[in-house]
Amino acid sequence: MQSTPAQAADQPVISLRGATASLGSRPVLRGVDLSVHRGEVVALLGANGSGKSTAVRAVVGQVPLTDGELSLFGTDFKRFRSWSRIGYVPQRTTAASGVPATVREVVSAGRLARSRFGILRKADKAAVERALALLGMEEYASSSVNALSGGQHQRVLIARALAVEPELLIMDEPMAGVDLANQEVLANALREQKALGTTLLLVLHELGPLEPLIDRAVVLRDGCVVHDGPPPEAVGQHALPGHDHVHPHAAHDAEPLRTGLLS
Ligand SMILES: Nc1ncnc2c1ncn2[C@@H]1O[C@H](COP(=O)(O)OP(=O)(O)OP(=O)(O)O)[C@@H](O)[C@H]1O
Repeated sequence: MQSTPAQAADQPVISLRGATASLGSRPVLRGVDLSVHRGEVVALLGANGSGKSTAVRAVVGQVPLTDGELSLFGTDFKRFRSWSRIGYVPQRTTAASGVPATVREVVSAGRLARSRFGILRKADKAAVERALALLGMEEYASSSVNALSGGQHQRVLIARALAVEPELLIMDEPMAGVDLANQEVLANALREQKALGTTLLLVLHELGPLEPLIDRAVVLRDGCVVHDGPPPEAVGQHALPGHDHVHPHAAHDAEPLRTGLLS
């Protein structure tokens, strides 16, 4: 049944119920429940291969569910069409396509999805400049994306998603390949998004500078949710629970640090 606009406003922005999905012949999601409510910042955590990327790819329709239910903004996935309400930054891709384009052009391309008739008006251009500034990319705005470092690419892709001014922003490991100083820049950008009421679903390996922003953590293990609640404590700068983690300076025979939930 279709919700009325008032009912839809009360419903989770993301509601995934009993979701199962396979990649090849491998079952990767095995009954995942994940709800994200309006204005929440949710971290999706788990060891390598636990199914985090697959879960967010299922949410944006890139991986079909074999069972279970998905609704977005209170609308069943099959009827959902309002993709401009959602920004998605996939894991480790590049902003370069081989086609010469400047940073500003790539960020503007994100905004086109929201503009009328593919024409960028004053408000669209302002959103592009704001996103560039938020990610500290103004000085690169006229540079070719083919000449950027990996971390700079990542910031361009995030700026492109922010330029859309989405109500829901989904990011798969946004901090990957971003140096510490720019992690702070990114954390500030996301803090601003949160203050504006944007709903955020972030796949993370460690909370790092994003820790103060996180309202709730959902932890996956082998395609199942094993924790849904406050972020596990004392995860600090280390990988989260269960992420086997050996320090480079640890003794040879040291046991990997296992902090419980995910191991
Ligand atoms: N194209 C594919 N075909 C078959 N199996 C795949 C494919 N892509 C991923 N997998 C497997 O699915 C499982 C879940 O992968 P996924 O990328 O969702 O995990 P993740 O939790 O995001 O891991 P990471 O932290 O390493 O990014 C892994 O075991 C992975 O090997």
